[in-house]
Amino acid sequence: MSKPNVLLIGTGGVGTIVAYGIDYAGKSSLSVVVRRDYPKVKDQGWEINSCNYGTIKGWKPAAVYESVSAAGEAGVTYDYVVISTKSLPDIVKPEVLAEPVITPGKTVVVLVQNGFDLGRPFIEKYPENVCLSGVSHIGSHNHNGVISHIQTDKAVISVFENPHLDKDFQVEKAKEFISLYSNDKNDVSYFEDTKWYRYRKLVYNATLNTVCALTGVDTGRLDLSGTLESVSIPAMREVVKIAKADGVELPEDVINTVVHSDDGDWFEPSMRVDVKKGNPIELEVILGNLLRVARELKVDTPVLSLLYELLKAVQFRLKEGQGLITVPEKRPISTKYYS
Ligand SMILES: NC(=O)C1=CN([C@@H]2O[C@H](COP(=O)(O)OP(=O)(O)OC[C@H]3O[C@@H](n4cnc5c(N)ncnc54)[C@H](OP(=O)(O)O)[C@@H]3O)[C@@H](O)[C@H]2O)C=CC1
Ligand SMILES: CC(C)(CO)C(=O)C(=O)O
Repeated sequence: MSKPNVLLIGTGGVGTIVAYGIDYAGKSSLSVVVRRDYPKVKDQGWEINSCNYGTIKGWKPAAVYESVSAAGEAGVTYDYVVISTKSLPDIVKPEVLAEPVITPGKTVVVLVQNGFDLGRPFIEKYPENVCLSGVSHIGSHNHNGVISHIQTDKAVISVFENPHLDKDFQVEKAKEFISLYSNDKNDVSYFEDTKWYRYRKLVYNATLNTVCALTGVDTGRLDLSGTLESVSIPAMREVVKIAKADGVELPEDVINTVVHSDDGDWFEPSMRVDVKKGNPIELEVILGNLLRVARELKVDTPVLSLLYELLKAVQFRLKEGQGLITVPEKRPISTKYYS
């Protein structure tokens, strides 16, 4: 029997380790889309320093494409498309990016990305396809084509429930994907309640990624400076409150567990790394979507809202730095009246 075709888009810190894990498991035929690092990877493969897999030099899967459209033109029907780019719908909508490689009614999409409510736009655009949620607890970054993987590859897979499809079929696809990705070095599991798990993850991402991105420190220094306690922890309480209003009860000790999850590491969350590299941040999927729900449910979020507004200015600067926004040479005069 032929192996299922898996295509992974977004070979950064997370995607490269996910791709390596899938290739190492050896149960699928793996292709990847590599953007900036394509010339290097095509010739020499990756250099990976991994807490799970050791030091690897020169690894690459059988098929490496320089764009999603090139992968779409390769004449392959993909059974699974794993998306592990940053989720930046304010720049490129992931569901549009993946269009050339999605076969309606066939391809299962797996979103290994942080954020909230990521499945909805995919199910709207691809109502006949299964869409899976992949929450990764890895710590892994790409520095000039070298992958530094320092926290074990633990991933939790669940279903972004598609009301047009049979639930059991969607769960079956989630379990099949887990079997393609699991190996003796990583920890990949199934979790039933997607919304619960995404809220649980936001307790970290909405409060530590954001504050580290704004302040320029890692989570250890955030703790030592006192800002963890004065800003991030009140923000965590707001996430717990929004979840509760949305019918999701997080465990009593969730804040304590999240705070201690990096104990012993001077850990830089991915949004902090993005700012350092001058890359746009996942502001809309991590805070924007969450605050939209808070507004709908009339939950007061003074800390998260302030973080969002401050990060909007950071995002503006990052987009301008990448040429995604241009401002006129002469500052326009505003006639708005403030009191
Ligand atoms: N890093 C971490 O430790 C963790 C990250 N996450 C989440 O995982 C997801 C991935 O994060 P991370 O690996 O850090 O991200 P990176 O920024 O390291 O990597 C993203 C990759 O996607 C590629 N990419 C972006 N757009 C395209 C495109 N149009 N076509 C092809 N490739 C593209 C980028 O290419 P290029 O190099 O050209 O920009 C880059 O290689 C995010 O949602 C993040 O929040 C979750 C847990 C931990
Ligand atoms: C906290 C972490 C590393 C996942 O465990 C993450 O989600 C991030 O850095 O964005």
